[in-house]
Amino acid sequence: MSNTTQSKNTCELILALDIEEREDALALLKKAGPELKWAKIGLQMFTKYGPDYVRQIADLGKNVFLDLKLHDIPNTVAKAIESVGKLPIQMLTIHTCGGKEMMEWAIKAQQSVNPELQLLGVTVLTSMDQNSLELLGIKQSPADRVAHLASLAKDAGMSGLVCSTHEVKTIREAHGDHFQLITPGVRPAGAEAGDQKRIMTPAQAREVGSTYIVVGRPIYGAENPAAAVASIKAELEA
Ligand SMILES: O=C(O)c1cc(=O)[nH]c(=O)n1[C@@H]1O[C@H](COP(=O)(O)O)[C@@H](O)[C@H]1O
Repeated sequence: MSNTTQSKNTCELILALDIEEREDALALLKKAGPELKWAKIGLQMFTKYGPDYVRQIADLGKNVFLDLKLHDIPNTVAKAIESVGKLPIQMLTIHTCGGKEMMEWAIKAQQSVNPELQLLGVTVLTSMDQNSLELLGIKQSPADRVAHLASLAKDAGMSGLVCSTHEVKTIREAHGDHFQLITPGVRPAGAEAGDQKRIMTPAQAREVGSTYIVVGRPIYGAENPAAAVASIKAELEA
């Protein structure tokens, strides 16, 4: 058995800050305390508050995952990475379905601007299932599609992926520890799934071999978000 499937993988929590107001997000991060090491800034807050907000979160001592899911022609993606790569961020997303050439240009830009930055290739969104793929004219199952995109990403030189917890085992079997695997679509037992379709609990995510889990609504929508963070961290460390 590969060591990636043992129950004692380390798996870290990333809090998705998909929150309307910057002040509320900052207050939440302060309440969550130093045991929360990672915050994800996505399209909602980046389009509203921009680069200064990224610096503000980094100044709080958090590692920043900037989730822009870049997907365009290779030159445009590379130029965007040269621009945001100068920010104090540790992770940045691009879409693997932008293709091999786009990923290669993205890596080249990342290497030139910020060699420490972890580029992550988004595979099949966790809000999608077999039916969503069929509507796009894609005949593969989500698992086969993710496996295909993972191999393409590896060929392009990528070392990090965003996928659902359901595909982690297959990716680990095919590629060992090559990829950092970041898995959204994680729900503590009893929490609302919302628009997420391929989900697991934090403990299950760690067990299958996720490197990081991304959790948003079950934390910032909780009555006591700091307690929700503590409870998910405890589940990951049990
Ligand atoms: O790239 C991502 O982070 C991402 C990829 C994916 O396939 N699914 C997905 O939900 N996400 C992000 O993960 C977060 C999940 O938030 P919650 O569903 O509220 O826990 C959101 O910020 C999404 O943008």
